[in-house]
Amino acid sequence: MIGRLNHVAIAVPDLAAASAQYRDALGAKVSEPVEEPDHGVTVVFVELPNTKIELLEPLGEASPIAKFLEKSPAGGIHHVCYEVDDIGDAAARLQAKGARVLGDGEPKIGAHGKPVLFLHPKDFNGTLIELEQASAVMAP
Ligand SMILES: CC[C@@H](C(=O)O)C(=O)SCCNC(=O)CCNC(=O)[C@H](O)C(C)(C)COP(=O)(O)OP(=O)(O)OC[C@H]1O[C@@H](n2cnc3c(N)ncnc32)[C@H](O)[C@@H]1OP(=O)(O)O
Ligand SMILES: [Co+2]
Repeated sequence: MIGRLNHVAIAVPDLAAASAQYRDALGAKVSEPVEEPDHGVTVVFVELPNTKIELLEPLGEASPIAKFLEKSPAGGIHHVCYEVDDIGDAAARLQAKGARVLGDGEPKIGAHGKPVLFLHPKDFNGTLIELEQASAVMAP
């Protein structure tokens, strides 16, 4: 069901410093920061030849990455994002197998303008999984 690895996300305490490090020390192509208030994060994408790294900084008081950074103040790998063809079908199949879809269970529009949802890390080997639909258009 899952397809390409879309991105690996790293939560960071200082997005400007992390962006500069990826650009200047690692020589990567780094985007400008974008605020995502619906997701409680500010995001920078690092483009690699085969995938992307998503650098995340908390935005607002209810950021879903705040507790993570309290536990790991230096930052750390926060989630992996896999592409799926049909996010509604993927969610239904996973829920039927007992996996917890986070939030209200409905996809939100993610950083690439496509539907995304998250699966509880306790159901997937301690790893938070984001699913992103490969196409921006939701199935009826
Ligand atoms: C920019 C948009 C989008 C994109 O398009 O790419 C994004 O990527 S947005 C990214 C941020 N959004 C999210 O993370 C949404 C989903 N996350 C959540 O709903 C919550 O963060 C959570 C995963 C349910 C965690 O809840 P929280 O209240 O923050 O923490 P807890 O301490 O209660 O966590 C419970 C339990 O799970 C462990 N945990 C938490 N986060 C992670 C993680 N990222 N990876 C692995 N494990 C995680 C946490 O340690 C707790 O375990 P115990 O201590 O053993 O109970
Ligand atoms: Co993400």
